[in-house]
Amino acid sequence: MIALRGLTKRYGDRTAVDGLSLEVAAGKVTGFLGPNGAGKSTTMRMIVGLDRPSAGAALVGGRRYGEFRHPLREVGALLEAKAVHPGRSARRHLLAMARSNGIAAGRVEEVLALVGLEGVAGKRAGSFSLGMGQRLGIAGALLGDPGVLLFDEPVNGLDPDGVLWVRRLMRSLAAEGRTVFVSSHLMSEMQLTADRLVVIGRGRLIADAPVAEVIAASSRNSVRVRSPRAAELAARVRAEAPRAAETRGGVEVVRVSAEELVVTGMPVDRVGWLAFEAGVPLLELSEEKASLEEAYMELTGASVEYGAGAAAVEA
Ligand SMILES: Nc1ncnc2c1ncn2[C@@H]1O[C@H](COP(=O)(O)OP(=O)(O)OP(=O)(O)O)[C@@H](O)[C@H]1O
Repeated sequence: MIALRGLTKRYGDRTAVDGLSLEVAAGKVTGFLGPNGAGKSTTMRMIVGLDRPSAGAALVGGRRYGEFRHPLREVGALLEAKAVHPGRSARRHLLAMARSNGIAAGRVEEVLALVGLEGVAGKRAGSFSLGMGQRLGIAGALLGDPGVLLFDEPVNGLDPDGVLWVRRLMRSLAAEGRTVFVSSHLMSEMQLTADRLVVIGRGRLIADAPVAEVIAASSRNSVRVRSPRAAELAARVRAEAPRAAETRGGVEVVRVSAEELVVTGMPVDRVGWLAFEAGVPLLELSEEKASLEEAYMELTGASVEYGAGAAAVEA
């Protein structure tokens, strides 16, 4: 388990990470999301001791990274811009890592096979493609068979086969009871891979919840209804709207065509019951869930720093 306690990082007068407190549980894939510059990489770097917190702490299994005698056996990490000597072969790079952490040399061959690099293990890492480099980084993270794994943009540069492979790997690592904390900008991929999400913006926590909950909270969820008496049903739904207390943004009914309505802000069950109570026949009643991408955009809209138009707002 990873625990962040008031974790803060300042660079001069800029606060990159601002009092983050949360726990990343074992046995789950937790997606780490946020706009560019939100502080994801800085947070991950502090967890693995590459950056010192200005305040607060990042703990792995209750301890700071610096306290571990063999850190690679506790926490494995694939971070962006990983330092691999370009003249070294993949095998030699991993052997050096293994030696410094008391890991048996035989484990190097195991992880090379696991990531599919056994055929090129003798080649200079500097000649690797972006995708091969990512695989080597993942091999390094897995080397010490750690219980906690951090991956910063792991599918970066991977082809569709590679993306699928990473998804399966994350899921299986979590199924083995490990803590898997993974950042990504690919929402559709996160929707498929993660159990929980931590969303940050400008260094602060915006959401920490199961993926399904993040999506359910989106005002973009809607209900499509087709009925020969659509106008009657629309009036009934509007009359009910003030009582639909479970919605944040209120209920909205849009008449798409003579027979068709789109209702937002009311659960599908409630729309079905209202139709039944009003004796209105239904030809179709379907729920259209927001995508994680839509839910994410809604959550982070106010904290996007480098988005189109953001500069104009700040100027
Ligand atoms: N070494 C540094 N010196 C000064 N500022 C830094 C440094 N590292 C990061 N920052 C700043 O801290 C903030 C957070 O950066 P960070 O790289 O952690 O964000 P991120 O969420 O990983 O972004 P991205 O999605 O673009 O990778 C940014 O404003 C960045 O400019």
